[in-house]
Amino acid sequence: MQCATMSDIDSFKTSIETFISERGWTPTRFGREIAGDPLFVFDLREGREPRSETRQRIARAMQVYASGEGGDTRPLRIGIAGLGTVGAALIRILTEDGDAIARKLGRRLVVSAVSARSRSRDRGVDISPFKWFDDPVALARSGEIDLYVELIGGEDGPALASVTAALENGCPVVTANKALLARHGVALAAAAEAAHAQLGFEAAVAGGIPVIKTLREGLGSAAITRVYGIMNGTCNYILTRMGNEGIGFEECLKDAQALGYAEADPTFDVEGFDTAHKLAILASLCFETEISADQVFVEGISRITQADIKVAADLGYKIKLLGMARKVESGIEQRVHPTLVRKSSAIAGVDGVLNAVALETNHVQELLLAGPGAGGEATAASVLSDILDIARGTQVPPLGVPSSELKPCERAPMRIHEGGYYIRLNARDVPGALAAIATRMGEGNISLESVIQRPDLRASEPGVEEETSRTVVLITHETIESAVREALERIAKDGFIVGQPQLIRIEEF
Ligand SMILES: NC(=O)C1=CN([C@@H]2O[C@H](COP(=O)(O)OP(=O)(O)OC[C@H]3O[C@@H](n4cnc5c(N)ncnc54)[C@H](O)[C@@H]3O)[C@@H](O)[C@H]2O)C=CC1
Ligand SMILES: N[C@@H](CC=O)C(=O)O
Repeated sequence: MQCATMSDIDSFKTSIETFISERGWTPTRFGREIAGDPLFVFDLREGREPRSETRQRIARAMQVYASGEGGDTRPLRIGIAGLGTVGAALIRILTEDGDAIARKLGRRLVVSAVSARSRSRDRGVDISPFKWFDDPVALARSGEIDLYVELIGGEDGPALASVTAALENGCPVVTANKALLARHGVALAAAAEAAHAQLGFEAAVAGGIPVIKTLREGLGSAAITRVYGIMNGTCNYILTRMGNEGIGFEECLKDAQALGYAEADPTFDVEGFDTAHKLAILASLCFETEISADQVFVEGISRITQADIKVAADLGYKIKLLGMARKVESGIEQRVHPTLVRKSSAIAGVDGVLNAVALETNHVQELLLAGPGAGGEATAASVLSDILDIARGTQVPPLGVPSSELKPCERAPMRIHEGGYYIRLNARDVPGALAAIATRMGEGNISLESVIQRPDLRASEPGVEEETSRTVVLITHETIESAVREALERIAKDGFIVGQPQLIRIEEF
């Protein structure tokens, strides 16, 4: 450990006295705006020696203030609503990293008020120093904070009311709430612009991956041609464990919930809506269009069985829930569905709770960002990155361009989508069944890359007791979605199959 010499402390004191007298400040003002503690100068005069990191931070804050480069140096008072997985992790990080953050930033981040449903619940963090609000709207409107952080969740209700109240009050907002943004993002961006208040939502898409900042600020004028990726940690965790360990869907989901990955209502995760919310936000930033989550074609992973995962693996594929958006002639194609990807592709290597977002652009070709997509700490780290930007005074339109410039999002119909398909059917074990299936495919001009027959794979699924059929898996060459759907309808009418066919799209990356 290095000890401070008298001359270190003396020169530190002298620099503070000079700073104060040059500006005609009081010691209290210096304490409040530069040191983050109104009594700092008095304590120093009484001989309380600050630690070397504290001296470095204050010296940096004086330098930043004097140069005018950092604008405000007063402590930033933060109000946090929602103290669950993400809120509690944020308080932990702000407490543990407070000095390091202040040194980087030249000002302190101070949690001054909080709101949640229960005041007494044990969250592993001490919330007693913070002012308590039962009502997040009252906290957002209080005028006692410089930044409102919404970590409640839900597309309407207290999340929407409190974020709206904060922005109306000119108070900047940070939120991790993709459901809220997918539905009200354009209106909230407009409200933020009108109030000259920032709206940060880095944590809303792909947890700890800085994809919003990359799109909004990092890529400059590059035009994005396609965005795709794994955007839900819960689904990726479930599919990975089902594949690696042969565990059932329900058990994997329970573990994802226990780890804090899943939404309060996990249907949002497993039915693909959470990915659709995130994709719609990304598509808006990529293509300068309004956020249109209800234009996204959505299929979740709840119908994916061990049989699909095993057959796909035998054929050299993994199943991933992907979100994909691109501009096509008829509008913006936005789709979320389970997808077969080659085991050798980069996206197939993204396992567990990891997410990955690929951006295809005209200038930098393809960029692949990967990292933890869910969980308290990773998400809170993204919330913190927005807080730091706001504390530095960074000004950007929330959706990359002023909200008045966003164009309507025209939906490209899924029936004209072209690609390869994995089709799993349970064909009756009778002569002519396979030939009838092949005929219907031929009639639809669907060319088959491979046909595999297995004993009834459903026999291993819960609820299927007797072996009544044989499993047939067809892999098609590139074909049009409407042709595949029509062929499947005809096959069902022919009466040669039992149960619902399984259809999974294939993507080559
Ligand atoms: N958990 C994760 O990995 C990630 C979560 N998010 C988003 O972050 C937000 C928070 O997620 P979690 O922390 O996981 O949720 P959570 O369910 O663990 O916590 C929600 C918190 O909100 C509080 N709350 C609920 N209703 C309230 C009300 N009326 N007034 C005040 N407080 C209220 C609850 O008491 C709880 O403290 C959600 O929007 C979620 O989608 C985003 C990325 C990752
Ligand atoms: N439930 C979400 C949380 C992060 O957005 C997920 O699993 O990805």
